[in-house]
Amino acid sequence: MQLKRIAETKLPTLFGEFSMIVFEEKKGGKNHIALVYGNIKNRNPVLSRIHSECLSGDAFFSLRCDCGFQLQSALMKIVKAGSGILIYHRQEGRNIGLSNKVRAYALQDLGLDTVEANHYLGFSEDERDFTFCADIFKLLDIKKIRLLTNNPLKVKVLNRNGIKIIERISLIVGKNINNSKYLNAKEKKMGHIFSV
Ligand SMILES: Nc1nc2c(ncn2[C@@H]2O[C@H](COP(=O)(O)OP(=O)(O)OP(=O)(O)O)[C@@H](O)[C@H]2O)c(=O)[nH]1
Ligand SMILES: [Zn+2]
Repeated sequence: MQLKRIAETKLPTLFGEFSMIVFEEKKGGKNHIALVYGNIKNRNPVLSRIHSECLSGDAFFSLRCDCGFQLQSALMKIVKAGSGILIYHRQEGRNIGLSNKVRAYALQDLGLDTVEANHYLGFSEDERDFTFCADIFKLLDIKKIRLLTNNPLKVKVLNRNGIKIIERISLIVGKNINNSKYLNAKEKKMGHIFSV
């Protein structure tokens, strides 16, 4: 177990009242968050979303990606379902960090795609480690989930790490003229599924 549960509070939001639970990496001390809605113990498999941190999309309403739209949509779907979990996975920019993501954006403005830009900066296309998310589910005593995602890698890594994905549910929102090239590259090069 790479994480420990360290703090918890009620979090009323525009969409409903969640419990906000903070987890800390035992090595390095980085935080990840779970927003839990309703009674997750009574509902197995639990409707879940793993949202990777995206400051520009989550806080600044960026149209360069679909993150802000997905965050809002996932919270609304969880509330509508009556219970669920959103993990806020603090690995900004597919885990290259904010400054490098901004550099990658600048490279994309020069013609590289999102994968080429990561490679140009010396990173793999996706540096994220979803095993932290598997640990959060385990600490919440959840073993089976329905996962909102278009990314088959998340399904694979969680299944391999003891969390059974009973169903993958597409989360296709926020396509626009600014992110169409980015979303196309994710589909063609990273295997994301944009058909329901
Ligand atoms: N390195 C890099 N990271 C990006 C870029 N655009 C968005 N991100 C980051 O990508 C992460 C979101 O990943 P996505 O690929 O959109 O989606 P996903 O979480 O893999 O898959 P879904 O579950 O289908 O949303 C966030 O951490 C964003 O900060 C980019 O051009 N370069
Ligand atoms: Zn984003």
